Amino acid sequence: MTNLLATHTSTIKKGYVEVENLSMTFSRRGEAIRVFDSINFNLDPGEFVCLLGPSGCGKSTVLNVIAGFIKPTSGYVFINKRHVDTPGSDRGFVFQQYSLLPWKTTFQNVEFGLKIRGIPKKERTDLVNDFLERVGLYRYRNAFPHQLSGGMQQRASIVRALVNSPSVLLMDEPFAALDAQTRHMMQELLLDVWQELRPTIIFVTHDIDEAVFLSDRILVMGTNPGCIKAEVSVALPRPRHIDIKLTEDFLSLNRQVFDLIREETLKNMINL
Ligand SMILES: Nc1ncnc2c1ncn2[C@@H]1O[C@H](COP(=O)(O)OP(=O)(O)OP(=O)(O)O)[C@@H](O)[C@H]1O
Repeated sequence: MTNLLATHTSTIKKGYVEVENLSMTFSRRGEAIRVFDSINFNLDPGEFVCLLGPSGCGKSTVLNVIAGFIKPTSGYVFINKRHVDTPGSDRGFVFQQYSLLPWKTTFQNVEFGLKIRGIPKKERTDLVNDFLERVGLYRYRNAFPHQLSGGMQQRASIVRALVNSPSVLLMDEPFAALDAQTRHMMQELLLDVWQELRPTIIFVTHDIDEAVFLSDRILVMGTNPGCIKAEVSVALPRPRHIDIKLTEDFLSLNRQVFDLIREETLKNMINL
């Protein structure tokens, strides 16, 4: 790690996340739809937690509430003991859709938040270049998003969020649109960067294999209404390399989570 990134790392205040009694009801064509009810969980500073569950159980909605994009029907979110009810620079967000600004270069996209916060030009240039180098995008700093592959665009989206030193990084199926090979590479890259900077991460995914590979803990969600059905600790050693996916411990955790999800998915299909 370069000195600049090391200094930057030491300034990141890792987020302690508390989610208390969160419930959400949407109105659809005059009918009240209870999406989830009484969701409670905490994340320790620097922890990597995956939110996993069948389609429609409310994973993205929970993440959007933590981001402050929407307000829950009831319940609270606290980050480092501060109540969250609007978006804030203490949280970074990475979406499934590549959300880079198409008219800005890679460099300009990553620089954007720093510029808005009034970070001096020299400081932000050095920082952005360091981050781009770290994820192999320095050569592409002057390219526009349409000139980058999906994996490159997601790398740029991740560093764009991290460069602003968020306490919590919220990731909503960020690798779902990538091919399997690129997805594996991105998972390893994310773990490398997380290991260096250690922001708290909440990562939404459908993919059991991805959740077991990445996280310290998996919160398995149930449906109708959404709830936290089970919590699975992932005590696999770190740093993790893709080969860990072939170990007995990995496969047994995978199976445990698979059984939990299968039950919920079947329940969900019957209720459709
Ligand atoms: N703004 C909204 N208005 C009405 N209903 C909504 C709104 N946002 C989400 N929903 C509904 O809430 C439910 C949960 O949606 P959400 O996207 O959070 O689920 P999810 O678990 O992330 O699903 P997926 O894995 O398919 O992305 C869905 O039935 C969805 O249609």
